[in-house]
Amino acid sequence: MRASLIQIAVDEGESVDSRRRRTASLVRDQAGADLVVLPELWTTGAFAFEEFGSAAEPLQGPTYEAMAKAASDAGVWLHAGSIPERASDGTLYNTSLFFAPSGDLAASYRKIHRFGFDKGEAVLMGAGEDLVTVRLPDTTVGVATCYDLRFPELFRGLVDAGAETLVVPAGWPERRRAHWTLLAQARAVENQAFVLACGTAGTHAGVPQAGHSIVVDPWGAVLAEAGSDEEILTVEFDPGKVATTREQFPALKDRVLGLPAPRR
Ligand SMILES: NC(=O)CCC(=O)C(=O)O
Repeated sequence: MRASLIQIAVDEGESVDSRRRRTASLVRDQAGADLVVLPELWTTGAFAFEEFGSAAEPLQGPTYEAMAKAASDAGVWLHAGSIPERASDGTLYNTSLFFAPSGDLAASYRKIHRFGFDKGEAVLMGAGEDLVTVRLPDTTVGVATCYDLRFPELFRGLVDAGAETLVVPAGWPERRRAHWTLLAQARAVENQAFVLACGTAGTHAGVPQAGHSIVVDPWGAVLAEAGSDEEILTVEFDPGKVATTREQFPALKDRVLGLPAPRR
C-alpha cells in the first residue's frame, strides 16, 4: 500500500478558504496513492480555540464538499483530518471525515478525549462516544485523533474491532514532540499494528506545531518521519506484516482481561 501524509502548515497568515483550496489541490496531486491522510483541525488550527465557534461547519459543510471531490478526483481513500463540526443540536465536536475513492463518506469519528483540561477544546467541544474502523481493500483502519494517542485503551478497543492500521491526525505542539514520537511507536508496538500519525506544521494561536508526521510498523520501526515544515510524507508498506508479526510474536494472545482491582 502507498500512503501519503500531508503535513499542512496551519499559519494565521492564510485564510481558511485559501488553505482549503490549497489542501484539496495537494490531495489531488496524490492520485496513485491508496490512502491519503490530513491532520487534525487543519482549517482553523487545533489550538485556535477562539475560532472553533465561528469556523464550525455542519458535517456536510464546505470542507466535506471539497474533500469528497478531492478524494474522487484523485481516486484515493482520504482520511481528511478533522473539522470543528456544529451538530444539529448546536454542540461542537472535533470530527474526522473518512472518504472512499468514490467520494462517498465511509465514516466519521468524533474525538473521544478532548484536550485542554479545564480550558479550550475540553470545554468548548462535546466528546465522541463511538470507536470507528473502516475496511479498506487491504487493511482495516482504526481512527483516533491527537490527544487520543495518550489513551492506550482506546487503541485496544480498535484492535478488538479488527484494526490493523491506526491512523491518527493531530495538531501536536513542538514543546511535546518527544511524547508524539514515543507514543506513536508505543501504540504500534503494543498493538502490533501500523501507525500513521499526521501532524501540522506552522504556528497558530502562538503555538508552534511539531510536524514530524510519522509512520511506524508493527515491530515499532519508524518507516518514515517528516521534518518540521509543510511536507508530504509518502510511504509504501505491506499490510500483511500485521498478521505475520502477530503470528510470530503472539503477545496479544497473552492479554489477561478483567484483572482484579489491587488488594489494599
Ligand atoms: N490537539 C490535541 O489533542 C493536543 C494534544 C497535546 O498537545 C498533547 O497530548 O500533548
